Amino acid sequence: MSRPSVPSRVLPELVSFLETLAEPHILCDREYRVIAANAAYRANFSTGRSVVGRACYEVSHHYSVPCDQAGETCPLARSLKSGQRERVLHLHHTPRGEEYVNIELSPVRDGEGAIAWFIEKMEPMHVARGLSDHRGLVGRAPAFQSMLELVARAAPSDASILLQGESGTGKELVANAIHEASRRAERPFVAVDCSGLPETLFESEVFGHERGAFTGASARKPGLIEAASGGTLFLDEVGDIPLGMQVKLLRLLETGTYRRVGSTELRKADIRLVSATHRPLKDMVEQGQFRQDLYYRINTFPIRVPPLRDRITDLPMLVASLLERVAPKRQLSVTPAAMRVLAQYSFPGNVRELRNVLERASLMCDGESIGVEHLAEELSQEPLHAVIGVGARPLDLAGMERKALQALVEAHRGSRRELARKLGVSERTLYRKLKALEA
Ligand SMILES: Nc1ncnc2c1ncn2[C@@H]1O[C@H](COP(=O)(O)OP(=O)(O)OP(=O)(O)O)[C@@H](O)[C@H]1O
Repeated sequence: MSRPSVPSRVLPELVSFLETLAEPHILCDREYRVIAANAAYRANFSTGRSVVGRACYEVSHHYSVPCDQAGETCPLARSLKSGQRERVLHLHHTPRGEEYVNIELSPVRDGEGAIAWFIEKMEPMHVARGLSDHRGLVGRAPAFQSMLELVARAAPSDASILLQGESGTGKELVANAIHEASRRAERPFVAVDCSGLPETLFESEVFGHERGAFTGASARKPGLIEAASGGTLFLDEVGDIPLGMQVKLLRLLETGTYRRVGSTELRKADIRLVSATHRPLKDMVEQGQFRQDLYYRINTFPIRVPPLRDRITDLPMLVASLLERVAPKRQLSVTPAAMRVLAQYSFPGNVRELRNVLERASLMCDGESIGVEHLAEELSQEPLHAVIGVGARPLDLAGMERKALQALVEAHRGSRRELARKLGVSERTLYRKLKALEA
């Protein structure tokens, strides 16, 4: 393929300019070939073998074709089409394993105005991992990656973010990741649980109060806005904020100022707001339960946090990561059969429920291998093939039934009657089958 004509003297200057930059940068041509990599890139991403002359998709992804042909977004292809700078979040192979990397790709034009080269800036996103890790957000399913891309885009700005997602999906962890990836990362992250806080308490907690402002206010107390100064204020369950308080919050967001309870002094707030809710805020606005003006203020940048069932391919990685968190001193793992049971379960309580299930299983399990028998009974109300295992060594029909029944009985914690109902057989039939098991 022919390369557009570029004045040859541009290139060495461009390369030596990149060399001076503190962030990892590479220079590519239109055919995805790496022309140069700066010192910061070599220090962060080099695996020993030079990347110059190799294709970017081969270096970063170990692909044999460009990313867009491998089902991913390719910033280079996007930039060629749009003619402007493009940003994407990719999972890259690095000397530390696969890492999320923020890529900013800028086209460089030749004397005739045609795109000739691309400068790629790469910034590792440390708040999330595509591998099992004992802390932070883990995941690599498409739904998770799309969410993370929005996090990477919005985090550096001061825009108010609204996280919407079911309970236990990790909204607080995402809020924390936004803070960590922002320029406020060195300052505090302060979380407020707005559910169940009566109006007066909410006001004095968030805005602070003067001594004697109300009965029991024996000392002056700074509010959480002050505690979060320079950092991020996270309002969890924002849909639960009483209507009276919503006005005060709106005023704070509109003017950037507030007053402590019992004080006339106007104070300046320096916070970035991240809110979260599992409630349908838009419907609440229509029903008059949430102020529309406040809704627009807190929802400058909405991010949906996906439920676990929409990212079930992340299950093995989440299991490994959560086991490290719930039992750091043990080397726990889950048997393939138990993993199948988990994968069939719908997890209405999402990652938090998975964590609880694993914590309980770790207590039930004396060894290092968590089996079906260590899982709570409700998880086993699943199709029998999940318990028996598809592709397992051939069994006769009676043998399969025996095995499935055995697993269910061991995992079941309720009455025989409930178990019979679950299996769709009469209590007498179940009794007969259990007798046969004992035989
Ligand atoms: N992607 C993830 N990787 C690792 N752990 C996760 C992930 N998502 C959630 N968790 C874990 O799941 C639990 C619940 O997360 P979190 O409290 O952030 O959920 P939430 O959506 O804020 O819940 P709620 O709506 O009930 O407040 C935590 O223990 C958290 O560490």
